[in-house]
Amino acid sequence: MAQLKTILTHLSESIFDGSYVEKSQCICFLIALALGAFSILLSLTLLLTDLNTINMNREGYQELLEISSICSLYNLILAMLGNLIKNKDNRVYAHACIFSYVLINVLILFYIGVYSMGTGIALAGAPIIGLILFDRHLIFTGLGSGVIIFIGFNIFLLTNNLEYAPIVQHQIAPYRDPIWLMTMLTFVSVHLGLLVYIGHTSITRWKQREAEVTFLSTTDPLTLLSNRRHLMEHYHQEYQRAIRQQSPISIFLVDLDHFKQVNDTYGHLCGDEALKMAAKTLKDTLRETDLVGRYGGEEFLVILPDTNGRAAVQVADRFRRALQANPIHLSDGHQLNITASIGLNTTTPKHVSELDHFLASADKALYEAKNNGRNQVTIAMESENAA
Ligand SMILES: Nc1nc2c(ncn2[C@@H]2O[C@H](COP(=O)(O)OP(=O)(O)OP(=O)(O)O)[C@@H](O)[C@H]2O)c(=O)[nH]1
Repeated sequence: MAQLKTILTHLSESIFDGSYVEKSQCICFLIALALGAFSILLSLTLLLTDLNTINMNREGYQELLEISSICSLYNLILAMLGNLIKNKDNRVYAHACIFSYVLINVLILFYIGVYSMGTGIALAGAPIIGLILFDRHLIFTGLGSGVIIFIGFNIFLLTNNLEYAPIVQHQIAPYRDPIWLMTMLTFVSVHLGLLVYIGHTSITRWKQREAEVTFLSTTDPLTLLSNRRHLMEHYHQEYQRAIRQQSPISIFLVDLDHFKQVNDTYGHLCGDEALKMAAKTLKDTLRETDLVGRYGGEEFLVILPDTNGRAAVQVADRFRRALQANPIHLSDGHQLNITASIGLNTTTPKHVSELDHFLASADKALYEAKNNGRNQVTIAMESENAA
């Protein structure tokens, strides 16, 4: 059981992440399995069913059994041949496998006389699988060879050189024919299953990658807070929302004190630790609806939507005290005390054109906090009812 799981995991990984040769080997192996199962079902049918009662030709069945067994074996050998190929990006091998895939599908479906939905799925399946797993050249091989083989069979059929569906003695309604149903089930379900699985996995991976890309493009890698671009997008959105709702908005800019000294004394790695810890303290201080991001090197911007000046000062000062009260424990046993200066501004905005000025006033207040001795919250001159 565990071994089967390992094989399936290996197959599933190879079919997506393997080289061209590995992917082609997987397809050959799956076809070999499907045809092997089909051959077993055919043998059982020949053993257990009286074909005369369902108007089927015994010789035709035996021929089909031979063809499907040979094709299964051929695919197994083709899959194993892949192991001998040194250049795992060998396209010739991949083209040969796709061609075999189409040829075998069309051949068997033609033989059985289900030259309809099943053939359609086989023909469509090859290029779709090619599209997802390989590149457009292989899709052309799949599609092109499918169409050429299809036309070839029809020419032989029209010139009476080939008998269509030799296993059928007298055509009966397909839905009443257990063999026809079994064949459809085997072929269609294998193709559909493969297509659904590949489609599902592709979409899942696509979503995961999109989430990763979004995360990478919006997050500061050191502190895991929003990066400046993402933060400014939020700032614009929240400012505009405040204009629409005529609600107050507060912001504060945080700058760690004497940070150059921290870097110079303890090294950059320790400086990074201090930044992470300040970011964590900020996050822990804020509500879910508040936004915080890294604005610059050792500067953070906090946006407090729907928050008046008085409440904003409380939040900013709570953070300042929490940072001061939590020293960083360095690996060499030292403790590092970090403080921050904060410039705060509050408004009930009227027009979006004031957005930059509002932020600049918070920056000015931060500058004052630094000049007045650091480790304090300074409120911008024009700030609304923050006292
Ligand atoms: N370790 C580390 N340091 C950084 C990072 N980004 C910026 N800095 C450092 O932060 C320091 C900021 O120094 P200054 O702007 O002179 O200000 P300060 O020393 O904090 O002094 P005041 O702000 O006036 O209290 C510089 O030494 C930068 O190299 C970072 O990602 N990691």
